[in-house]
Amino acid sequence: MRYSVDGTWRTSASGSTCEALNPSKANAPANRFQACTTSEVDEVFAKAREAQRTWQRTPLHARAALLHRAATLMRENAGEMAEALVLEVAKGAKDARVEVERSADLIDYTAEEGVRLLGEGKLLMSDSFPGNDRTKLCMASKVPVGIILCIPPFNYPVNLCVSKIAPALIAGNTVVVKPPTQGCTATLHMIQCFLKAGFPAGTVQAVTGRGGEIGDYLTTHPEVNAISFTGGETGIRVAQKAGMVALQTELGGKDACIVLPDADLDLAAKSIVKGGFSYSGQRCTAVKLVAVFEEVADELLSKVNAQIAKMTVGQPEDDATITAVVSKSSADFIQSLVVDAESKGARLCQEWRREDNLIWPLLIDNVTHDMKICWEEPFGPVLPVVRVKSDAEALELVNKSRFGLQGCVFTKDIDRAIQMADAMETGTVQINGPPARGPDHFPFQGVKDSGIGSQGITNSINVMTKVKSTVINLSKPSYTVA
Ligand SMILES: NC(=O)C1=CN([C@@H]2O[C@H](COP(=O)(O)OP(=O)(O)OC[C@H]3O[C@@H](n4cnc5c(N)ncnc54)[C@H](OP(=O)(O)O)[C@@H]3O)[C@@H](O)[C@H]2O)C=CC1
Ligand SMILES: O=C(O)[C@H](O)COP(=O)(O)O
Repeated sequence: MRYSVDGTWRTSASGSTCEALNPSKANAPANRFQACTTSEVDEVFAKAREAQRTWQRTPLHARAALLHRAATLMRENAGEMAEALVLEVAKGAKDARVEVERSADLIDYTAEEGVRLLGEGKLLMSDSFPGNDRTKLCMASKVPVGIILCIPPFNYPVNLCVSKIAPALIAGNTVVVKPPTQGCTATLHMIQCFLKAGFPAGTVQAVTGRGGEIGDYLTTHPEVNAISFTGGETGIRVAQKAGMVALQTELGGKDACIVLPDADLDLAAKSIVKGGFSYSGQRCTAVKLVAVFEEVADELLSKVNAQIAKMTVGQPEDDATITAVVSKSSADFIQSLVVDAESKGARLCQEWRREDNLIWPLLIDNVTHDMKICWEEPFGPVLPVVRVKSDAEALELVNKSRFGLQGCVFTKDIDRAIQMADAMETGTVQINGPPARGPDHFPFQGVKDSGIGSQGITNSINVMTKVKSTVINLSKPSYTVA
């Protein structure tokens, strides 16, 4: 497939390509993409800069109209994007379609939010600050930051791309997208919807190539004004190298589910299963640790195990609950965590089973702090359980993690829930529900190694703008009168 520059699709002069594999067909070749050269990257940024000068002068309502048109085209072309998600990231067929439809909704909402949020500024008067009379009127407005480099991960290559580019575009920025290699085809189909919608040449472009090869060149490029990145450890290195640009990073998580003795165990079990095993655990917001009070642990685990027994394991085309994880290296890593835990005394509630990248769902009981799986995110369908005796012990487990994305607590005692939520060092706490980023307009953020800045539609628009003040200096004080 070709890369997108200046409103057209082009083959790279490099003569090289990179390849996405099919995770659910023993990593057989799936699709090939251009390995863009550094001079092609330079050209893309030059076009983005040129386009941005005009785009920022395009009326806000016109920018919004184009976004709505792109959303409509996304819905009309959902099939091809969904098929590509099934092929390259083994997402279940129904979930793949939901990802595209959710993305179209996100674009529409962003257009609506943008016209309100960016259509207003703030007027400040100088006489509210000591020593001043009313001789200065400050008009503060939101202006675009310029060119936003958008780097989404494999697991939501469409949704986590539009969640970056729609806020960027409504705010008058241009975007350069670096799609993930696995999931690249769906991202490029999505870009095509924006081009077909009529976004001017240079406003939306995509350069392709392995992140390990062109990533550093992109993230340290002098034309970049902001980076919106979602992914894993790579994001920490991106932040270290990026320099004086605005940063929005959403990285890994180790979301814990704390189950207190008075919890509704049916609800907790259902949420653990949904939170831990949807998309085979490959969500940043997946439940990645259960901390359950000793006295209800057996009952909770038997409910969870009963649901695991009913899960289907197989092909994404058949909408199996559990499908292959994204790569062989990911499956190997998951296996290494299980082996380490078992060798240190953890109890596997199901038999360990793996075929290529396909790993059968597994609950691991009696996990202790010396096991890697207690701290690492498997990003797969294996879920560790730690039995705890007190709120303090559960909180220690959550707060010792280097991650701080989300967490959840199950209890009928709202006072205790709030005490726990306030004490958890995470960007979001869910009370009586599994961790989740959506609905997409909710603020979404991590602390510690889980990220910098906040997402969610409104917050992303704010990250992708800067404040401009224009001050009118009067020759004599003037006061508004009734
Ligand atoms: N907090 C959140 O919202 C989310 C977090 N995640 C986290 O992401 C991880 C899994 O996603 P995964 O895609 O494997 O994450 P990676 O960090 O490996 O990759 C994310 C993106 O970065 C690109 N990339 C790779 N190297 C570089 C580089 N040097 N410079 C710039 N970009 C680069 C990748 O391209 P390429 O594919 O070509 O290597 C991909 O597009 C998990 O740890 C998960 O927790 C995932 C989703 C959401
Ligand atoms: O990248 C992820 O893993 C997503 O942010 C998860 O989104 P969701 O919690 O809404 O499924």
